[in-house]
Amino acid sequence: MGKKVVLALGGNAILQPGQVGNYDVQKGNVETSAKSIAKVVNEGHNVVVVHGNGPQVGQILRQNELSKEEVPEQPLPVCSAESQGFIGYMMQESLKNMLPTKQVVTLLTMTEVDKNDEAFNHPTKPIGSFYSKEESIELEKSKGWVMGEDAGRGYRRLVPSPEPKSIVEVDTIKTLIDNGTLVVSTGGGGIPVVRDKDNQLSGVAAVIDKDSSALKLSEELDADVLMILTDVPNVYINYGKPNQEKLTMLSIEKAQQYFDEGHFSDGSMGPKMQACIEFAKLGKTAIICSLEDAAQALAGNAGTQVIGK
Ligand SMILES: Nc1ncnc2c1ncn2[C@@H]1O[C@H](COP(=O)(O)OP(=O)(O)O)[C@@H](O)[C@H]1O
Ligand SMILES: NC(=O)OP(=O)(O)O
Repeated sequence: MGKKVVLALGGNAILQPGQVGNYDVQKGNVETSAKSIAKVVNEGHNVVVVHGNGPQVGQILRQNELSKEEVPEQPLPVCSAESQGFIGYMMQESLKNMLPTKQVVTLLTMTEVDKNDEAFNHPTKPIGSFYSKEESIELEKSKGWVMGEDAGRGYRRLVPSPEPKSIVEVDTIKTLIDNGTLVVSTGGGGIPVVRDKDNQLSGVAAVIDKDSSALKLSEELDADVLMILTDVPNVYINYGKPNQEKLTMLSIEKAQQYFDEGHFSDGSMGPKMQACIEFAKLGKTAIICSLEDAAQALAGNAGTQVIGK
């Protein structure tokens, strides 16, 4: 029987560190990702694709800044919406070409956050290009950007990343997948919006972590599986050390123990494992695997699975 699967795609699926980001490169990466997604769909599963947008939203913001003498700059939530359209279009075109009989749509999605979320005072989410330490110090001085190191890969601009409270368009997503549509949604974690006392929504300057939003969406959709695709085939303990050990099946308790022991780095594997543990607490299965292994992992034959029952 087909499962309802929320499939979160890592940044590498669209743009890898070191790649500049011209359209052909990004489209090529998206085509590779779409092949794996199409395999899962062809196995009969109902799929919702969530993707990251860190590199793209940062570049859109920078484009705005560079051309502001001629064309007015747009705020960050608008840049997030643009990144959803940009990446969604690439996904939608690739997936439609591979699955011509399937309805494929990209849904512009807003994610509600709390305007009092502490994260607004402590930017942690890396976006845009990578810089050297010297460049990053200069950018902090000249532009007032908050900069930080990103998982040992260089320095990037940091923006606030509040926790997702709810996915505003979840009912529409439900209707679409119940009708067999392949949906690309909640891109870049969703456009962050806050609700005022009169129930009105408005965009805020932040970028939500897509793994956290994928978890929220999985909960709200009552998905069977949360699947996080990244650039490693498994999660490991003692990662990168001589005594590195591959993890295949984990109980919630074991996953939490390894988490508490610090085996999963902040800002990379940490939030992914956290999302998996939370999802497994619902009595379901969450998977982390490489892009290529998606279909196999769903059949229980690859990746790292956190089992909730
Ligand atoms: N314990 C671990 N097991 C596997 N990978 C880990 C671990 N800790 C950190 N990582 C790193 O996490 C990276 C994936 O996270 P990230 O780069 O944020 O992915 P994405 O951009 O795909 O969301 C891997 O490339 C790996 O370097
Ligand atoms: N929004 C988000 O989490 O993007 P990345 O996965 O590209 O960092």
